[in-house]
Amino acid sequence: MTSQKLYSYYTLGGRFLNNYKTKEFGFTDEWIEKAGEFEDLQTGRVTSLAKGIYKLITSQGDINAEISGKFRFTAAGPLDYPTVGDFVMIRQEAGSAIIHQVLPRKSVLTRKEAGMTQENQLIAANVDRIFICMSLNSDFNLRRLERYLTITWDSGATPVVVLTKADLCEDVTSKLDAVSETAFGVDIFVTSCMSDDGWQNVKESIAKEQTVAFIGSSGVGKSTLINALLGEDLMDTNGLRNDDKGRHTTTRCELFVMPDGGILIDTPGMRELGVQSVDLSRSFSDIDELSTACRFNDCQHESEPGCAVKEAITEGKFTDERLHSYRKLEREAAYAEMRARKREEEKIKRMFGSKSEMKKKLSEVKEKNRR
Ligand SMILES: Nc1nc2c(ncn2[C@@H]2O[C@H](COP(=O)(O)OP(=O)(O)OP(=O)(O)O)[C@@H](O)[C@H]2O)c(=O)[nH]1
Ligand SMILES: [Zn+2]
Repeated sequence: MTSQKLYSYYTLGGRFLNNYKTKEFGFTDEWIEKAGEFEDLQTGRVTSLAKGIYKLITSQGDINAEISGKFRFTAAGPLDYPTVGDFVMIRQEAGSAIIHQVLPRKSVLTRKEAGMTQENQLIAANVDRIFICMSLNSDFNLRRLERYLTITWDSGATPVVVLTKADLCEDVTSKLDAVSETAFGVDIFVTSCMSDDGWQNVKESIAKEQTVAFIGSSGVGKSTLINALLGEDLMDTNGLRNDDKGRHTTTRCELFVMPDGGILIDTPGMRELGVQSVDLSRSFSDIDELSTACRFNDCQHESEPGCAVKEAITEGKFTDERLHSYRKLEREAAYAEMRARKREEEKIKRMFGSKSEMKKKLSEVKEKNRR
C-alpha cells in the first residue's frame, strides 16, 4: 500500500521526492497525501531558521530557502510562518528556493513571548511525542510535571515522561508510583547516565518516521540524553562544525535524523518551555489557598458574596494589585494545568464514573490481555 501511494505521488509530478531519503525525515504517507495537492511544488522540512533564511532538508539534500512575497503578504500573524519541523512546499527559482506553502500542522508548540506583547512565539511543529524530562533527585516536582503535561497535550503531541538520574535516587519505586498517578496512562522511562539501558529503551520506543522532542528544567540531563540518542558524530555533521557562511548555513541545525531512524527536534526554546510560568504560579499559592475558602467554587473574586480573597484585600493582607497580576497570569493560561486536570477528571468521570472505577477497568483489560 505504501509503495502504491508513493507511486501515485510520483506520477502526480512529485519527481523531487525520493522515497528513501524523505521518509527518513518523517515524510510519511499522510504528508505525501497533503503535499499531493500542490502538484507543481516540491517538498522540504524545516530544520532551522535564522534571519528569514530557512534551512530545509529535502530529497536533494540540505538547501536554504526564503518565503515568497505573497506568503509574507497573506500571513495573518507569526504563527502562519514556517518553523522547525514544518513541512513546506517549495519551488526552485533562479538559484534559490522559495517557500510557497506550509502544510497544515499535526501539532504545534508555542510559547508566550516575554515582555508586554504576550504574543505567541512558534517553537516547533509536527512533533509526535514530547519527552518530558524530570530528574529523580532535586528537580522532582509533580506540579511542574503537570504543567509540562498540559503544555504537551495543548500542543497536540503525545507526552512521555523520562525520569532521569535514577542513580541519585534511593526510592525510585515510590516516585515512579507518584508519577504514574499524575501522568495517568502516559509512558514512563527511567534513565541514568551511569547505564545504557535507560536511553536505549527511549531510543527503541521511537519509531523510524516519528518526530520527538525533549523538554524539562535546566540541568535534568536532557543534553546528556539527546547526545546519547544522536551520537556525537551526527551533531557535528549537522551543523556545529558546518559554518559555510556564504550559504547562510551558520545556524545550528535543530532537527536531526537519528542514526537508526527517528527525528529529533532540539531547540533551546523548546527545552525551556513553561518553566517560568510554573515558578510564577507557585508564587501565588496564597491566593490559591484563600480561594478555597470562598463561598463559591468558581468564585472570580470580583463581586461574589463570601469571597475570601476580597476579604483579605480589605483586611490589607495583600493588595488589589497582586490580585490583578494573579488574574493576568490566570488569563495567560499559566493555570491551564489546573483547568486541564479538571477537564481530564471530568472526562474520566463521564466515561467511568470515577478515577478508581477507571483504574479497575484498566486492570481488568490488562488482565484480559494477559490471558
Ligand atoms: N548522576 C547523574 N548525573 C547526570 C545524569 N544525567 C545527567 N547528569 C549530569 O547532570 C548535569 C546536567 O546535565 P545536562 O545533560 O547538561 O542537563 P540539561 O537538562 O541538558 O541542562 P541544560 O543544558 O541546562 O538544559 C551534567 O553535569 C550531567 O553530567 C544522570 O543520569 N546521573
Ligand atoms: Zn473569591
